[in-house]
Amino acid sequence: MSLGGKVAVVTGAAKGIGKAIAEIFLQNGAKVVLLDVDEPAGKSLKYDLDQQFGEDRSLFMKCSVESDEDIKAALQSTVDIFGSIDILCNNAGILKEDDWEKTISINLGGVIRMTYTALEHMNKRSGGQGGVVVNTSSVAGLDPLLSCPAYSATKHGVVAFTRAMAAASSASEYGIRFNVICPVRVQTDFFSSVSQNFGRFSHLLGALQKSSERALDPSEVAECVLDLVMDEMKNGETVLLSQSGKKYVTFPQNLW
Ligand SMILES: NC(=O)C1=CN([C@@H]2O[C@H](COP(=O)(O)OP(=O)(O)OC[C@H]3O[C@@H](n4cnc5c(N)ncnc54)[C@H](O)[C@@H]3O)[C@@H](O)[C@H]2O)C=CC1
Ligand SMILES: CC/C=C\CC(=O)/C=C/C=C\C=C\C=C\[C@@H](O)[C@@H](O)C/C=C\CCC(=O)O
Repeated sequence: MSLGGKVAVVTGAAKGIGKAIAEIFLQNGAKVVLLDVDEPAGKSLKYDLDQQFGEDRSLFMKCSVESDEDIKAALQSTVDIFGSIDILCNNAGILKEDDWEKTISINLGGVIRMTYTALEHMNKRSGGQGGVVVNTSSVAGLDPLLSCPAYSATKHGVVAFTRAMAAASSASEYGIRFNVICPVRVQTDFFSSVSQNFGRFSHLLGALQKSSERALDPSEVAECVLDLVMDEMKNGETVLLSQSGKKYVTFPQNLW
């Protein structure tokens, strides 16, 4: 898929990995809709992107992935202004073990809410043009981290939801591909403050292995997302992204 003229929606786009995804899409010719709850950071990013790429290439809208109302309004505005939704990156996420219900609501509920509403615009069976969805899970979505059980559960959920949607889309001819990336630690504000967010498991802070390995740069995650968007053969893929590169994860088949 060439990105020229395509329209991408990115959640949690104001900073960190979402910002890097937005930038790489713009560099490759797409129009990008930046969605985030952090309005000052989102507006500031939009200003910077306007200087680099021009005002007509991006939009910022304040949108919480916890709110059906916000999501419906943001996606309708996207279609009204840019004409379509071709790419969706469900990237927004938090880690707050003390507020596990909010962690579930954003990390897993947000992915499901956004996807189902975006499908109303993208699904070929309801008049859309198809496209591709890439979700941000984590290595914790494949191998649970002992210091954050609720976060790990949400990220396992994102992997399962993506794989099931990929299969459902193929079987139902939605014309939409679904893939998921699972990065190890990435150098963002999220990771810098993560040690304060383990709640009742904060005593396990030092128990994780491989702490000496470098954190990834957000741009490395964005490059992986770009590959999954552009390669039309990729559907239902789960990609583990670590310091040694990317690895396509395989799962047991035919268990039921
Ligand atoms: N940084 C890391 O080490 C890793 C992060 N991840 C995942 O990558 C994703 C992005 O993380 P980072 O860029 O590191 O975090 P970040 O904290 O730098 O950026 C996350 C963005 O999401 C936004 N956000 C939070 N709640 C929201 C909501 N309800 N609706 C819309 N936007 C909301 C924030 O305002 C922020 O701009 C998350 O899903 C995270 O779980 C996965 C693996 C490693
Ligand atoms: C613990 C991170 C939780 C979630 C982020 C995520 O989705 C994936 C993280 C992947 C790897 C985590 C590695 C953890 C390494 C250990 O060093 C921890 O003890 C780090 C804890 C806080 C780090 C603060 C910092 O490095 O600045």
